[in-house]
Amino acid sequence: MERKKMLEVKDLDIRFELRGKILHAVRGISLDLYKGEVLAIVGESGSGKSVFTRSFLGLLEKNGWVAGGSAVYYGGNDESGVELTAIEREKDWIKIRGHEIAMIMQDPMTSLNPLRTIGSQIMEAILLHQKVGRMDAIKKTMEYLEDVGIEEPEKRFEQYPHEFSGGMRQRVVIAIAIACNPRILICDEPTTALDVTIQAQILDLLKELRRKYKLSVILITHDLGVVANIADRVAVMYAGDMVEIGTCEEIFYDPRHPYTWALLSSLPQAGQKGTELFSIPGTPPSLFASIQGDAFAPRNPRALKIDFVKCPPYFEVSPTHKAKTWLLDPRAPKVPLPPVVEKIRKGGLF
Ligand SMILES: Nc1ncnc2c1ncn2[C@@H]1O[C@H](COP(=O)(O)OP(=O)(O)OP(=O)(O)O)[C@@H](O)[C@H]1O
Repeated sequence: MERKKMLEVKDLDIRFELRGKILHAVRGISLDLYKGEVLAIVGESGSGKSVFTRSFLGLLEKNGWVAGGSAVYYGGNDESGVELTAIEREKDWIKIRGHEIAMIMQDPMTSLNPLRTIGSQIMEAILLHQKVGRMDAIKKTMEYLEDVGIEEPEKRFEQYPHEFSGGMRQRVVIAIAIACNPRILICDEPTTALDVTIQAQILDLLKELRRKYKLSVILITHDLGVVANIADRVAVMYAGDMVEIGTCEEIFYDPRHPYTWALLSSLPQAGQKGTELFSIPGTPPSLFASIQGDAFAPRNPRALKIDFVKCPPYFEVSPTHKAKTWLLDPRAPKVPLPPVVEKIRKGGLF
């Protein structure tokens, strides 16, 4: 069955002006999002994950702009799609933001009003985005609270954000996002501020809501470990570029880009007993300068000569899997897979 495309991004290029200099944050990324899937975007801090996705909501800061490419949203009533990069007026963004594409941030407090009860905040979203009256909105608020796993909704309705724990606040934020009735939910590091058991619960909740509301989810995280149980596909970003994309199985069991190997090797589960946790040596390149060759080459112990000279194209590994590395060129020397991949294949990591 043909999957419905919700978002089609082509060669997206995003820049910022900072003290008279240009920072090239997103360097020509193309990717599609399909109905009902969870697409994880992973990469170190600064790789451009947030900037890339915030551009779908018109939320780039004032010194940033889309310098090229396109992002077409196909989830709305208009079959021919909406070119998001062409939207200029705030009044047009309001039609998209929340209602078509909603976003959940890392810190729930930034999205909640501390002076209003959580019930009234969820209700406000319902009244704004759904054609229902007050009584129905109250009923629906209770349902959403139950949907996100908040017990005793009647009591919780009247409480303020400070009366909730961090995990419960994130559940409220998710309820508000769902109440806007979006087609796409972008979750930007939704569990980073939470402890590990709560993280797992929030991820389970997102999985459940994706099914119930037929949402397409973009999950942004710097932690590949988080995506193993929830993502259908994984895109790996490095220095403003997408270096590899594949199904979750392909990225974990058959990763091809040395940066993906490094990310996998730095998972806490990958550490051997008694050895230090592996951290990727070096730092990402400056995004102010133009990048020659493969941006990861200076940090890649297996880099080839050509990596420092010419940017690799994408090489297709399967119809769903491609990676931007010269190692996939038929002329490249065969390099052994890192031990972490062997370990994952033997079932020793998850
Ligand atoms: N308003 C801005 N002005 C200048 N540079 C910016 C601005 N916003 C983001 N950047 C830069 O764009 C690059 C990408 O940032 P982005 O926040 O998307 O990274 P990220 O991968 O989401 O990292 P993190 O996980 O830390 O949020 C970084 O180098 C960042 O410093």
